[in-house]
Amino acid sequence: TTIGKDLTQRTRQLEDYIVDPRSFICVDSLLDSLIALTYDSEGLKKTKNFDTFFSKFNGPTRDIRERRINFDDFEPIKIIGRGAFGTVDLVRRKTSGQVYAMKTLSKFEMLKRSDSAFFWEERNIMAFSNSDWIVKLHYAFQDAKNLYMIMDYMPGGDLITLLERYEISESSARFYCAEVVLALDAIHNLGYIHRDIKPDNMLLDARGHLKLADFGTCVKMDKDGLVRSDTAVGTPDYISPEILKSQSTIGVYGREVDWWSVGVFLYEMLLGETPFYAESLVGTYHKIMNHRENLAFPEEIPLSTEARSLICAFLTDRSIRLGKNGVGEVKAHPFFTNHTEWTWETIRKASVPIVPSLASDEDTTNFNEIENTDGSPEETFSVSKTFVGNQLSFIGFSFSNEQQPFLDRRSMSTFNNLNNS
Ligand SMILES: CN(C)[C@H]1CCc2nc(NC(=O)c3cccc([C@H]4CCCN4C(=O)Nc4cccc(C#N)c4)c3)sc2C1
Repeated sequence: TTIGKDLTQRTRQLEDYIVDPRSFICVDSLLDSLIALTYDSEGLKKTKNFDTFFSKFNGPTRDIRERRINFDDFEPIKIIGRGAFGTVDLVRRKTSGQVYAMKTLSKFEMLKRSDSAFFWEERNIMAFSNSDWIVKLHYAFQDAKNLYMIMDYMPGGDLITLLERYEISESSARFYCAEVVLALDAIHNLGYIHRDIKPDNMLLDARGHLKLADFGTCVKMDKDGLVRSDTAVGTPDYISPEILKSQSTIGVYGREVDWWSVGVFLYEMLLGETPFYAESLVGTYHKIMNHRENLAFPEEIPLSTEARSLICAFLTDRSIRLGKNGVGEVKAHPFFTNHTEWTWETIRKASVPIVPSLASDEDTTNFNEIENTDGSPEETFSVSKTFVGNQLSFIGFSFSNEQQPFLDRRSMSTFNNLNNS
């Protein structure tokens, strides 16, 4: 507590919070708050309190918006992906010429479906993981309508597109599966379960090495490594039986749900389709719930005993699923140990199965074409008569890893104090 602490120390503690990018009262969060208030009070000019606030702060917050990194700093080049609440576009930063992937999430869609909390894990994992296996977040910013994430562009494209275009040999499958195992271990070591591991979320950089992207379904494990959740997440084909069950009851599960999805991914790479594919959603659910009877291997496709053994070790009941006792037992499986091309420590420097062919830094040929929406007019917030606080859920989202200016000035001041002391 601050009892008895003198004001200088209390001010120093406050400064520490304000310059820490992980703190909810960091500079970016405080600036978000003022801007959110001006957005939310814009429609309330009839009410004196809001009118006074708006007329006082609209100018200053416009100055803030213009000086922070924002949408106009980037030139859109091409849409490269689409998700439930928005798109990902290849963009180029005007000042540096550097290309990035920019994800746009619609605030209106999120508020309409009261689904405006999932993006925090994605933002924090990509901003702070500092891992080669995870797509890096360079900036996050927002305006009245959208959230924006400026991330690494991955010109090698996603593995779904790669699987559509190439036959995958067992040694190539071993390489990609191994890189997924290491990427997943990085996520688990950060304390998260991914819950939607699938080739759509596996992207290749310019050298052909893998990174995970799209962390909207990630959830923090509790102290005993478990998650209690009733929301069924994930894509049917890759979803584990225990998550399916959690739809009806409050499910309790651990990181082993992700190892199940790795089994589905490995099966798909080697056998050309997912193991529990069915025409209908409910058909797939049924096959997954009865996976003991439904897991089959087409006779005509050659498959090594090690590959088959690893797939069966993942696509089994969670109580005996490989990976339950940690990533070590996955790495030690014969499918990974009987070869010489790479070691677990050197794989990210090893040669890759497919080197992406890139004509320029804005080459998007390794992504499938995305049809533009029919230009359906974007729905927007109705101007409300009362303060509904639409913007409150998004305060603290903005992030810039160039927080330095504030830090430097502060540490410089400390430095000067030291000098004068
Ligand atoms: C139901 N609730 C609880 C939530 C569960 C989780 C969740 N995730 C969402 N997510 C989205 O709405 C969304 C928007 C754009 C792209 C993408 C992905 C899917 C297609 C590609 N993509 C993606 O993130 N690509 C990406 C990412 C990073 C770098 C590069 C590159 N190069 C590309 C997802 S909406 C939503 C609802």
